[in-house]
Amino acid sequence: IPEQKVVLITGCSSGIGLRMAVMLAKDERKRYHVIATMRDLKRKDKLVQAAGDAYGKTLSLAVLDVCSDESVKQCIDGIKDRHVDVLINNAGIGLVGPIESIPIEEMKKVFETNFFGVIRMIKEVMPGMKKRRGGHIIVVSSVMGLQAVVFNEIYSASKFAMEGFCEGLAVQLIAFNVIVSMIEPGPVHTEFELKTIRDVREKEYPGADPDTINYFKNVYLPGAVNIFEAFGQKPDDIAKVRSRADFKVVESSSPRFRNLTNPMYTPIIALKYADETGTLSVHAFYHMLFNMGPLMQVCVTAMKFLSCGFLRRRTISPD
Ligand SMILES: NC(=O)C1=CN([C@@H]2O[C@H](COP(=O)(O)OP(=O)(O)OC[C@H]3O[C@@H](n4cnc5c(N)ncnc54)[C@H](OP(=O)(O)O)[C@@H]3O)[C@@H](O)[C@H]2O)C=CC1
Ligand SMILES: CC1=C(/C=C/C(C)=C/C=C/C(C)=C/C=O)C(C)(C)CCC1
Repeated sequence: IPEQKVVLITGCSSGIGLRMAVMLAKDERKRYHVIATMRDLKRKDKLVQAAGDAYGKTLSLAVLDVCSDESVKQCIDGIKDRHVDVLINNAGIGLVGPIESIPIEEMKKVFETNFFGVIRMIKEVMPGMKKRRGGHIIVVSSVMGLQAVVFNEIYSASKFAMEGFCEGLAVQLIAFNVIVSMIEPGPVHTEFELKTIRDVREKEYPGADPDTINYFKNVYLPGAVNIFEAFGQKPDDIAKVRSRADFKVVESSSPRFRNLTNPMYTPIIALKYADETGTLSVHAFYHMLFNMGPLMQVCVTAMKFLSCGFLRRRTISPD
């Protein structure tokens, strides 16, 4: 369909990328042709199943590893006229733990994926957009790209780097009618949560001292689990996040540059800009971690209790 927009999304084997691909491919007005990419097509089944009838019609699959120049080039070369209207940079990996026990190579992999991976995509797709005087580049960043979280220093730094890069690019591209916008999720229940919270609990942390390991495992991790339980969103909430004038980020012709998905983070970001020295944020985070962790546990338990009571009441008296 000629007026259909070509949308290319990275990292569609699970989580946010998968839900974005499905949502756009199932658009009622069939406004999008989605090229859902992943580095290993053996992991396509969940997406294909969720896409249902749209698969093979408004959704096609392609292999793409954002860490490989060759793979990125091959994928874009395979697209008719190399024409991409909307590029959604979603692929990303997390990394948590004491830095003493993380090899530099592992840290570089995070930058290679979250930072250079996005730049690799943009370098390949942007020239066409500039030439056509139109396009939209979306980056799934994170609230950790705006405010770092303890023990997530490397991941946060990779997202900060992306934020800085995009601030510059957004200005440059206005003259070419190309939009740059960022999506800034807080915690989201995806495989990311399993990899960065559930799977790290039993890991060993060689090279880190016992106090740091205790601080990571017994103060940070329980706090992070609570934050996910209390404020975690679903990948669909991120795919559907609204920007200006009630349009979704992807469908808006003038989206906001930054789009937070979780209002719980608005005060945390505001705090950062309220005190340009940064001291307030550093101390507030320290206080939240050590003093509010136990309080948060009480709140989460209370919330669970209340919601169970509510559900029970609804089941007994459906009106
Ligand atoms: N979940 C959360 O709490 C939050 C996530 N985010 C961001 O959202 C984005 C999506 O993450 P989410 O859906 O949560 O996590 P998932 O782990 O569920 O999905 C990440 C996706 O990225 C893919 N990926 C990883 N490395 C590469 C690569 N080199 N080339 C291509 N694809 C790759 C994974 O593919 P494979 O299956 O092959 O590993 C997977 O499809 C990330 O950028 C993340 O930083 C931001 C804020 C919060
Ligand atoms: C807010 C907050 C915490 C944790 C936040 C977390 C865990 C956020 C996760 C965000 C994610 C996963 C973003 C992905 O990109 C602490 C340090 C426990 C206590 C202090 C307040």
